[in-house]
Amino acid sequence: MRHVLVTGGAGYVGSHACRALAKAGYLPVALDNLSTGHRWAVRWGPLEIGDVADHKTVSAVMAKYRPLAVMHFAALSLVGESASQPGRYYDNNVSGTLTLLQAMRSAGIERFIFSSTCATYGQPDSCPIAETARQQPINTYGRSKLMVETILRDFATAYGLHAIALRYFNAAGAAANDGIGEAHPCETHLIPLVIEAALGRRGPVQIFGTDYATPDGTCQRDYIHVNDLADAHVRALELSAQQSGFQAFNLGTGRPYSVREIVAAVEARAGRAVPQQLGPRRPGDPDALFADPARARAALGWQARESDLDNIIGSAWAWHASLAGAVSEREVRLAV
Ligand SMILES: NC(=O)c1ccc[n+]([C@@H]2O[C@H](COP(=O)([O-])OP(=O)(O)OC[C@H]3O[C@@H](n4cnc5c(N)ncnc54)[C@H](O)[C@@H]3O)[C@@H](O)[C@H]2O)c1
Ligand SMILES: O=c1ccn([C@@H]2O[C@H](COP(=O)(O)OP(=O)(O)O[C@H]3O[C@H](CO)[C@@H](O)[C@H](O)[C@H]3O)[C@@H](O)[C@H]2O)c(=O)[nH]1
Repeated sequence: MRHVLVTGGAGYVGSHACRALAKAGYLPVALDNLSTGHRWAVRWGPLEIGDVADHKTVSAVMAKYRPLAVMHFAALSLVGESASQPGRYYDNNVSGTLTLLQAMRSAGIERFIFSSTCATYGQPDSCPIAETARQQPINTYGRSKLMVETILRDFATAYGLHAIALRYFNAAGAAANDGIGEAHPCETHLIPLVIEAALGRRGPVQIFGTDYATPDGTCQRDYIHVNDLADAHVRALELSAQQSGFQAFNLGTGRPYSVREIVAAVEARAGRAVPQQLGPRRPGDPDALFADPARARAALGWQARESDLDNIIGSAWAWHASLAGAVSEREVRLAV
């Protein structure tokens, strides 16, 4: 059996990657400390509970399954929290990844696919953003991810690591029919917050800023369906078998939507108005961020197929509507 070790496999993007790996004939082995992930999200292979920063556990899991590659999703990823707890973020996201990479070297595993982010670009000079754009992150979370990219470049040069960094733009949507979707214990992302407001499970959604330099004054982002991200991971896994060195790819559609357009799309799906409040800007939010995905198309043969806005909102709506109530571990487990 072709095992792939999936760190963070009990989380949002990692669980969708496990689903895609299984469909492509691999056996995903999830390694997760369940800090923000869920047992119920691990449906396509075994779950090993442990921390990527624990060399002994990671080595034992690698010896047990002898995976042909590692997909590394495990991370802390709340931008605001990263500012107040930098030690925890660098420890988990940078030291933890270094431990994982050292364990891979000892086990003779050469292929590594990394969850990076467009937050490594910071405030871009212009959009769409190509991979060659200057990387100057403006928060601790983005810096932790860029540090890992730097480590990967050095490991590729010195040790022959086959490393691919996938820089996601805004992950969204769900595979609701297969019982998985976005279930962050502390939700900060726009689309789930708007949907939960529409379902009456939260108070009004806050619109962070209406004076941006965009057509309707609210921020524009590039929303990419999580199944499209998962598909890109399987393609990157296959490319990593053929090519050594470090490579990075943007994963986005290239088509931005504003906050107001997202709220309108949820209202259209819900058939009712979403309670909302206009508020001040959230610190650190650039006006617009969207990808130039040409390199991923050329090298991976990848393009977004499920990221039409109606499909993103429809699948996320189906997922949230299927939950019994607010997203807590217990309620979600009872509902799916
Ligand atoms: N969601 C997005 O929009 C987005 C955008 C860009 C990049 N990313 C990156 O994608 C990855 C997945 O994000 P997500 O939204 O699925 O987050 P998530 O919180 O749902 O998943 C992360 C998973 O990793 C686990 N984990 C964290 N630290 C761990 C550790 N030290 N050892 C073992 N397990 C650990 C958590 O329990 C969780 O299951 C992250 O690396 C994130 O930075 C996400
Ligand atoms: O209650 C809310 C939440 C968000 N927004 C706005 O909605 C947009 C999207 O915000 P959010 O869903 O929080 O995503 P981003 O801040 O764009 O960041 C996400 O996407 C990045 C990649 O783009 C990842 O690196 C981060 O982990 C992930 O949080 C931004 O303009 C926010 O200002 C609101 O107006 N109200």
